[in-house]
Amino acid sequence: MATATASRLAVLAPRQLPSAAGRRRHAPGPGFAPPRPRALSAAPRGRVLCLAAPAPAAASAGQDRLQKVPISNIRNFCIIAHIDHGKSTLADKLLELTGTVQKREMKEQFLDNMDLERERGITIKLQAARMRYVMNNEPYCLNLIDTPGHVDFSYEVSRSLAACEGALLVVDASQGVEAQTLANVYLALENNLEIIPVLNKIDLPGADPDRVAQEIEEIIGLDCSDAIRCSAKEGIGITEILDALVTKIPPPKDTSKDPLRALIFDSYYDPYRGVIVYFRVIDGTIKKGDRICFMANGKEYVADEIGVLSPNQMQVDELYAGEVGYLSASIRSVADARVGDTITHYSKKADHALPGYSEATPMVFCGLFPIDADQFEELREALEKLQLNDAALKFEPESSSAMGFGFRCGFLGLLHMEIVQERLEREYNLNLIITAPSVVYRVNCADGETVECSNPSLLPEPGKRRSIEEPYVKIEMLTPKDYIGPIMELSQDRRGEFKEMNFITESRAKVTYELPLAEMVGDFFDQLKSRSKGYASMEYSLVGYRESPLVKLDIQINGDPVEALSTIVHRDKAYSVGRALTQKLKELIPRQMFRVPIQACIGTKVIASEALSAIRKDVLSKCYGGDITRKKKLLKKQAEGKKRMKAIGRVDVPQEAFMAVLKLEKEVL
Ligand SMILES: Nc1nc2c(ncn2[C@@H]2O[C@H](COP(=O)(O)OP(=O)(O)OP(=O)(O)O)[C@@H](O)[C@H]2O)c(=O)[nH]1
Repeated sequence: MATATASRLAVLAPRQLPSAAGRRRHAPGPGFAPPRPRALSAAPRGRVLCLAAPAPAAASAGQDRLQKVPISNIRNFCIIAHIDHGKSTLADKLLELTGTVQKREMKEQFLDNMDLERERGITIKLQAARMRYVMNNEPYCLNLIDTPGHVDFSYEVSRSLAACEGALLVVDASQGVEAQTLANVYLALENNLEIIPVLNKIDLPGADPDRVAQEIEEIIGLDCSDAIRCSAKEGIGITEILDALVTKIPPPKDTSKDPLRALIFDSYYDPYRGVIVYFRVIDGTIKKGDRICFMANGKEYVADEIGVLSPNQMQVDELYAGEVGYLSASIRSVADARVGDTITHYSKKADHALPGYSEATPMVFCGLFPIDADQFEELREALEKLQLNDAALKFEPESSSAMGFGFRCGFLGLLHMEIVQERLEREYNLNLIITAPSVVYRVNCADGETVECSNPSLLPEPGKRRSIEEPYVKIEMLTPKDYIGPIMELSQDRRGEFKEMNFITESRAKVTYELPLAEMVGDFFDQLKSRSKGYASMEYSLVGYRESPLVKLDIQINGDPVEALSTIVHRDKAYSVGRALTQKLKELIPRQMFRVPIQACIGTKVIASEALSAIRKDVLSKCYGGDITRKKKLLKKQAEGKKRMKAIGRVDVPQEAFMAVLKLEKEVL
């Protein structure tokens, strides 16, 4: 049985990154006709699961899973792992082996059912599945709650962990413990979960499960003497995992007599039914038709439909303490049923909400502008639709002389940003210009006021501000010892403050730095990977705001300021960034018929300057030989034409130029 040393817990402060995933989910995959409910028989109160008859099509597969199971036979668990260590593949195999999803219905990575996720091979949202497993002739109900695998969504991970009693800790037996393994395992320990170590990918020639088991014992302090060796891909060790879930994870406590408290661990917007809320009943009982209330925002609804996830939705009459299910109550936006919130009864409210709720706070902002100005309204509609399903997405209109009308949007992190952008372009057919992402600065103004600024072009004038604070993150990097040097160099270059370094094994170290979030937004992760030949991994959490000597760097193209290219940089880096940025823009902006100066300025002072030379037509080509005065006249006419063009000419700045600020980091450093 897994145990943890108390000292390990102290190593990581509770995650402060207030992140929550946008719930983006498609309707249940093909092969899953929505279940038609029939007469639902109420289960006796107390220690049993409810009963329901599913639609005939789903009946054979579903009925078993809806059978009565005493609470002592329920196990709620999740899978935690570093990215790519095989969490989704293992989840698929568990679903397959328990007959929850028939093999013919099985698409690879069933739980990752969003196209984008499938393409990128990453999990960005949660989903749950109820499985039936018979061990020693005793039927068990295993509720798997899937967790997202990216740091942007760590708040969601923590909420899904809070809905479980145990976790499978999946570690790639060829790679060993990575930064995210650690971060997730500490989150699980904070939630008092029973942890079952699983060494995956033993089929790989490079797998060394013994070494990795030892590594887990040394680094995390988990007893790995009976760690399960498995290959999710080949289906090896899956039965052992199912047995361990039953024998090692404790059943939920029977508190069905208490006032209702159910923890929301996911929600998504269904255009026909409104928001579907996924929850775990912690205390009490919830019935179809109950008047419920969300404790964080006090809003009340009637639960029109409740059910279980198998993994398609199947209606039931009642859900008891310990169970996992869904409800729909004509809720209009996921923002009203936020992950982490507590559901209670309107007439018999619980005294306290469940702990751990936090609002989604966007960390990264960028401007989104339609290339075609006519698409502005379409962009607004698309953002509104996405927001229905993504409580963390924030946006407000923004206009700029260079870019026209668009929106300033806030995201949890870079992955969240990329996903939203990609969905806008793919699903809504919008052509967008996206400005470089910025973090949220806090400006202490001379008049004593503090304003938050997520748009560099809106930074108060130097005379009006006393100081600027920027968000800092603690970043923990795990790396083989050979790459410690390059990684420290990278962190130092990004204004990192060294905190500590521990050798977690003989050959691997954990290096901790604190650095400005703005230095991490951009290519930090890519750089970390390239400098460590792909071996290092990282994890970060917000540590708060700190004052820094920052200045606003403006860009003028052809004498016009382009607000969307303004950035906030550290004073010491301003000159090198300005120089590199003007050079980069010179490469990226196409030459015009007239000369275009590109300048970087701080206030009114120009600190770097480049110029695009004009495309010149050889107006003298036809004057073969000929009179000098005629040639002069032609050249003069050409010069006048160019002057006029320059005055009225508009320089179209291509999309790459707006991302130039990010790309030039490497050249500046
Ligand atoms: N050889 C081998 N490959 C595996 C095994 N399990 C998973 N993989 C492969 O590892 C890759 C990552 O697996 P996923 O299941 O997507 O990993 P994940 O942890 O869910 O990743 P995220 O969703 O990004 O968190 C895929 O290419 C899988 O096919 C295994 O047991 N053996």
